[in-house]
Amino acid sequence: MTDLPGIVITGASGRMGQMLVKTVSESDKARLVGCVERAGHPWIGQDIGVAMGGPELGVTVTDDALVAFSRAQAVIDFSAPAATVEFVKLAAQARACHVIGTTGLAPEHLRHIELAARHAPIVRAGNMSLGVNLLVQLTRKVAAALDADFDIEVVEAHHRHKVDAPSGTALMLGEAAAEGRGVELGEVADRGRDGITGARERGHIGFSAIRGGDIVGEHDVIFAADGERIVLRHVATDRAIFARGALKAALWGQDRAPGEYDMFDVLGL
Ligand SMILES: NC(=O)C1=CN([C@@H]2O[C@H](COP(=O)(O)OP(=O)(O)OC[C@H]3O[C@@H](n4cnc5c(N)ncnc54)[C@H](O)[C@@H]3O)[C@@H](O)[C@H]2O)C=CC1
Ligand SMILES: O=C(O)C1=N[C@H](C(=O)O)C[C@H](O)C1
Repeated sequence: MTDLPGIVITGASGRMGQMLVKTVSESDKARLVGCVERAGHPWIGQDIGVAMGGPELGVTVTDDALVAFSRAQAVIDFSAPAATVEFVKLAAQARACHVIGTTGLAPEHLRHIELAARHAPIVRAGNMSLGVNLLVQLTRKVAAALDADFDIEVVEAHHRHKVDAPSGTALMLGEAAAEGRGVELGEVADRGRDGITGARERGHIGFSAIRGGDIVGEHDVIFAADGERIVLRHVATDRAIFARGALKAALWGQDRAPGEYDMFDVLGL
């Protein structure tokens, strides 16, 4: 058992953190060796299993990420952008694979990730589920097959606690649509329409975000033309799909050469 790859979960008390603790601790392919939370969090010093309201798992929640990472082959990180840029340096220092699910990363955050990837493998995706990664590929293909008579709109819905918009997945879908069309997303993205916006511009890609209740994550890519409409849709009903994808990425990435990878690499898509 002890030669199974060791995994550390950051943001362990979060919605995804707890799902990841469950997924990794129940896996027969990996073992949970660490759980990290922010300094001052009430779970620091407690056994993670007990803190989650279940049996002991033998892993104490810590705020010392470097010590935790140095015992691991991989770190799975679904936390927050400011935390992720700190973790990416520490994971590289520990030469552990860093699986990043955190979304809402700005260009300056991505720069830190790029630098760290010189020293350790990093797998990053705004969505780690198989279904969404397939949907991204389909979106690219459909966008390449259609011309700008089809207006592309990405609509996403998430729970009331989500802090970033558009979602990381919506941005992946928008990037794929732009790539299929042979345009730069930055030049055609319409984000956050409000007021007298003027008519829609031909060739633009629109984004809309719904926030409410406990919606796990829903994404539509709409190709709307005169007289017809194609809708590509993914509906997540269980966060386990993201955790399973992240664990797969950690197992895939642990022995890789330093560099930046994504879920297409992991899933062979
Ligand atoms: N790529 C994917 O497949 C998915 C990505 N996500 C993304 O994962 C992130 C987390 O989502 P949720 O779990 O819903 O959020 P959450 O708010 O429930 O959990 C975030 C956790 O990170 C912890 N944290 C924040 N700063 C920290 C620090 N400096 N050190 C250690 N821990 C720290 C918080 O205390 C919290 O427990 C978001 O960016 C979300 O968009 C969520 C689901 C799937
Ligand atoms: O915050 C979430 O919950 C999710 N975030 C990811 C995103 O921003 O796309 C993935 C999933 O949709 C859930």
